[in-house]
Formats: sequence, structure tokens, C-alpha cells
Amino acid sequence: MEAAMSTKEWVRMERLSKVYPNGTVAVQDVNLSIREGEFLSFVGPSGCGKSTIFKMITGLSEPTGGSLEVMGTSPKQARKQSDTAFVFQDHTLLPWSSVIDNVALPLALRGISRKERRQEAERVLELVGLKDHTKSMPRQLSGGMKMRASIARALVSKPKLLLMDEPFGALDEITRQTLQLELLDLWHRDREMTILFVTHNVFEAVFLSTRIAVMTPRPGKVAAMIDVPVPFPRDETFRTTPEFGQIVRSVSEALKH
Ligand SMILES: Nc1ncnc2c1ncn2[C@@H]1O[C@H](COP(=O)(O)OP(=O)(O)OP(=O)(O)O)[C@@H](O)[C@H]1O
Repeated sequence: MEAAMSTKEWVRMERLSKVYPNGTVAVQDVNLSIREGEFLSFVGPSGCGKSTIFKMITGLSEPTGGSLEVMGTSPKQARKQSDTAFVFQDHTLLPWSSVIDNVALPLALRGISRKERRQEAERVLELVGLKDHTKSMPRQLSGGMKMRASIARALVSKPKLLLMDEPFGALDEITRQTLQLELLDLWHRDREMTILFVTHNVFEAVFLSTRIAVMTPRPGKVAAMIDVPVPFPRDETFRTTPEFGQIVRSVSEALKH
């Protein structure tokens, strides 16, 4: 049975806008409230401002209009508290460091002792199925394994909010589907973690999410919010159900407007 959805509001955007100094309106008047425990995906055409929204949530870019709160505080403060973590499409592992050192890096930057860093890094590497590769160098890993290591590095700080920007975009379809299942499993074990996920792939969004924000072409606005009211845990069989097909159609329709 599904647990009742938390009422804690982890992200609140009110008329959030971003105009870059060159005059590009990347995001315009986005209103969105994201609750604890959601898995919310953003889909939309290239350049509609998805990455800009993520940069604002992580405090890497300042809004130019409206308001944005993360965990009831400012995005920068939430990042300082290690409440938010980020996974990019490129794995961004340091090539000269072993897998375990890469994964432990956020803890090293926070001055956590060597012993504790090791323990925590081993814990998350086990979670992502890389416990036999702790000493490998990134170049010795496949694309899927590099992405698992990146996810482990994000999880090592125990973030409450995990932002993933097209994390599986560079992977082949089979690896992508395997990692989707693994990600759902990780998220399902820790239902307090909220995941925000950017993808161009409508099937991926429907498979993973509790809700989907469909964005319009630039300037980015939310054209539709679509619920995916299918209980978790979900498995491969979900992909072939009529309900899956119907939701994919709704999202695809909304993308055309
Ligand atoms: N630093 C910047 N200065 C000026 N314009 C920018 C800057 N960063 C992004 N933009 C523009 O803002 C718009 C939104 O960009 P953003 O990267 O947020 O889109 P996106 O939806 O993530 O795109 P994609 O799906 O291709 O990654 C684009 O037109 C982009 O060219």
C-alpha cells in the first residue's frame, strides 16, 4: 500500500523567472510546489529552461524575478546544509582518483574523517552495485557504471533533494532501462528523498515519476502538470500496460501545445 504523501513543501516557486544578462528569457512565471517524497520529472523541448531551473534550485544561478524557496530556506543555504545534490548527464568523475575517492569527495570537502568517509562511500557504492569496483579508476568502468558512481557520489551526503539533469541521456537503451529500475529501487527504499529529474524521453518520465511538469518552448513555462497515479514499486510490466500508453499520450499531447 502507498504511504500518504507528505505535506512538507520542499520546493516552492512563485512566478519564478530568469532573464540572462544578454536578454534571453529562459524561464518565465513558473509556479510550482514540490512536496517531500515526490519524483517529479521535467520534460520539454531543448532550451526551454530546465537546466536553468535546476541551477536556481541548487543556488548556482540567481532568479531575476519571483521567489524560490528550497527546504523552507534559500537555495544557497539548502546547498550549504547538504540538503541538495546534483547528478549531471556527464558523469563528472575525476579521472585521476579511484571510484571510492571520487564518491567520498563531497565528504572530504566537508572535513569528515578518513574512516567515516570510507564507511559512507562503501555504503553507497554497495547500494548502487559497485562494491567490487571501489579501487577501480573511472576509465576502467563502463558508461553505466560511471553513472552509478556519480549517483553514489550524490547520495553520499544523504541529500533530501536529488536533482538529476538527463542522467541517462548518454547511455544505450538497455543500460538506461536497468538504471531506471535501480533508481526507482533506491528512491523507494528512502521515501523521504525527493527526486527532480530532467529528461527528453517521455517514456522515461512516465516510468519513473509521480508527477510530470511539461514545459513550453522558450521562454519556459509549465504548460501542464500530469499525475502518474500508479503505485510503487513499479517493474518492467508497467511499461506495457494500457495505463502507461495513455499517460505517454497525454504527455506527448501536452508537449505539442
Ligand atoms: N548563461 C547564459 N547566458 C545566456 N543565455 C543562456 C545562458 N544559459 C542558458 N541560456 C539560454 O537560456 C535558454 C534555456 O537554457 P537551458 O539550458 O536552461 O535549457 P534546457 O531546457 O535545459 O535545454 P536542454 O534541454 O537543451 O539542455 C536557452 O535559450 C539558452 O540558450
